Amino acid sequence: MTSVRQRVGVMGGTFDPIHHGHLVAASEVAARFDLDEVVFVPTGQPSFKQGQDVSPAEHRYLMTVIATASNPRFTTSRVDIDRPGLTYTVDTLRDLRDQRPDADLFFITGADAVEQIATWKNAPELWEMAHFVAVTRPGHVLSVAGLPSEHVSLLEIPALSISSTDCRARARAGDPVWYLVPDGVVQYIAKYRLYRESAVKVAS
Ligand SMILES: Nc1ncnc2c1ncn2[C@@H]1O[C@H](COP(=O)(O)OP(=O)(O)OP(=O)(O)O)[C@@H](O)[C@H]1O
Ligand SMILES: O=C(O)c1ccc[n+]([C@@H]2O[C@H](COP(=O)([O-])O)[C@@H](O)[C@H]2O)c1
Repeated sequence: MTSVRQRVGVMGGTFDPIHHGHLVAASEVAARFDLDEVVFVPTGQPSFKQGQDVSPAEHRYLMTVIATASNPRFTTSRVDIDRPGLTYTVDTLRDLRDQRPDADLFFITGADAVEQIATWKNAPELWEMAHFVAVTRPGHVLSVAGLPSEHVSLLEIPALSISSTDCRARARAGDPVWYLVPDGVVQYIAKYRLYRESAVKVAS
């Protein structure tokens, strides 16, 4: 009997916090590419955000679990936050491939991230490990010039002008983040006073 290969999306991000832009991107790619599952993978220590003040991984992981819980096709993985050292996509894809040997992987990125891929660690190897889907994002030109066209697809998605940077600034200023992030994430941010001086620590 031949086994049917699963089609699995991989949505990597710092998710500090996860917002509706991330969720719409994953949902649109899942629909257009007929994906069985989308795995959200919060980064451990993001290599490109060194020196920036990133929230503890457990907070980012738990917000991602809350945001994805209601969608039966969405899951959240700890592979990046449980791996010591800086996070690189080549390691993310290796770990997911080991966990799901019967899956074809589709790595989802926004327009801002995709133009950097050629600079990512082991970039030539990445093209063999997953198909890349680059989605539109307000404020960024979607350009895949210089990337191998057979390994990258472009997808226009509903424009949500939301960024984690803006959500953090709003929370810090006491402004609402309702409807920018899922309700449970609004409540999580308030409960742990995230993005404020007095943020509550969680055990890692
Ligand atoms: N509004 C959006 N529309 C489409 N893609 C998005 C959007 N926001 C983020 N993405 C994509 O989601 C992935 C993870 O993004 P990330 O967690 O860094 O969020 P961010 O909003 O860009 O954060 P920050 O503002 O802190 O840089 C990246 O590939 C990014 O391009
Ligand atoms: O592998 C790399 O060199 C690399 C460099 C920068 C970003 N990435 C990945 O790109 C995804 C989005 O990252 P970010 O920092 O925009 O949230 C996330 O999965 C990162 O691990 C990967």
